[in-house]
Amino acid sequence: MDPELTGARLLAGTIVDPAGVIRAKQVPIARAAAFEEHGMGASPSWNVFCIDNAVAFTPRFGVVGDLRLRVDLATARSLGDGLAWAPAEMVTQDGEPTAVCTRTLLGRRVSALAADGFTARAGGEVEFVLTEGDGTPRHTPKWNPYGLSAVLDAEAFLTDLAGTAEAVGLPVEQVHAEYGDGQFELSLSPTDPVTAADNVVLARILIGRVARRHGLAASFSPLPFAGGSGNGAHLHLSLAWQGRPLLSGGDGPHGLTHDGGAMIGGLVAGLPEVTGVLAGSVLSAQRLRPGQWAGAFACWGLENREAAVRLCAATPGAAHGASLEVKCGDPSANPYLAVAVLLGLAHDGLTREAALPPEITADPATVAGALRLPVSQASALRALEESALARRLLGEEILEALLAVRRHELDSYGERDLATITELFRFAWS
Ligand SMILES: NC(=O)CC[C@H](N)C(=O)O
Repeated sequence: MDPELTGARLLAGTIVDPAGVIRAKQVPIARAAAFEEHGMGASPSWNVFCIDNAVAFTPRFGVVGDLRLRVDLATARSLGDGLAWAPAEMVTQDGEPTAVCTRTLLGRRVSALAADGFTARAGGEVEFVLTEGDGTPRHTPKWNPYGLSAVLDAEAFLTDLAGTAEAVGLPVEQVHAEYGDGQFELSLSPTDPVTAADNVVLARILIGRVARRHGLAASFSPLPFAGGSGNGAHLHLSLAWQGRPLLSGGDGPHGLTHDGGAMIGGLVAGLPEVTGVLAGSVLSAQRLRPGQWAGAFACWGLENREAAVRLCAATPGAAHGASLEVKCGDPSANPYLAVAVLLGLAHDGLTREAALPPEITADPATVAGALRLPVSQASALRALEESALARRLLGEEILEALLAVRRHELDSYGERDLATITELFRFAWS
């Protein structure tokens, strides 16, 4: 038995589905080796489960057929109290990779970058709103953003979370109180892209687990309460070519290299086409608005918190120097897909030597001609469906599943009032 699994009794192997929901199969720990060797069965319809538990069947994803969820025990770890966790991949019954597995897709993107000499690093920011266990707002009379009072109010939860993260090896860089009542953000250290997405999943599991232990609940909805603050899922990205950072040490603006400019050019040009991947849920457009630090404009700028792409100066010890914070995504996105499409856009910019777009040095809402990302779920999905680039980056299978589940949300709930849908889906991604 792997020493990491000592004391564990049940092993959960997780995937994230195209709707952004973490799904799992569990085995008693004695069957961990079988979970790795043969995997556990899962219907192809796992890819078209919707946030309201409907199934958006498509020609490819129906009731017939079987896939296997397979874990890599080298990544498994005990979470304490008898539960262990490992990220899973979806393979065929013969153990071959599948085009619908989002973790596999991300691994392939990392390999494609490596084949051109690039290494990537990524790190997620995880925002959530803490509620009472029954989902009602917490009584937090003294809430203020970055306020210590908010931290003291949730101190037992936060210290328990920090201890659990440390014990489990989740690299937390910092935690702070955010703008919304009950809202916190936890930022994760940069690492290789697949581990970065795994870490986002693990962070959500730990946050949910510690919250339950304290009689609370954590919402990862893009908009937990109508009129409240949205939850973002910002991602920090950096690339190096043959060990040399793209975003630092160059002779372009702010030390960007020529390739760093092309990376930004690829991202800024492509974001409108992949907003349906990064922020495509029925609640996402309600968060992705100006004035929310949500990155609602397709532009970039040094430390510009309203731009979808914020160039962040290097912090001491950062392996790749400066990084890009892509702000427009939210927690309804599958983190493997989110990282994969962003690296895909960066790679596309590098391949076609995209020009660095003009920098936006003010709030883009005040800049004439600044381009908003799609302002509705319908327009985000239309742009995604029409994008040849998105089709190439995601593949037909994932695109079909993603559009099916999001169109179900749009058709079933797109006309409903915000108070109703925020309540209905407050814990859909928890
Ligand atoms: N401090 C912040 O960056 C806030 C982010 C914001 N909550 C979002 O939805 O993206």
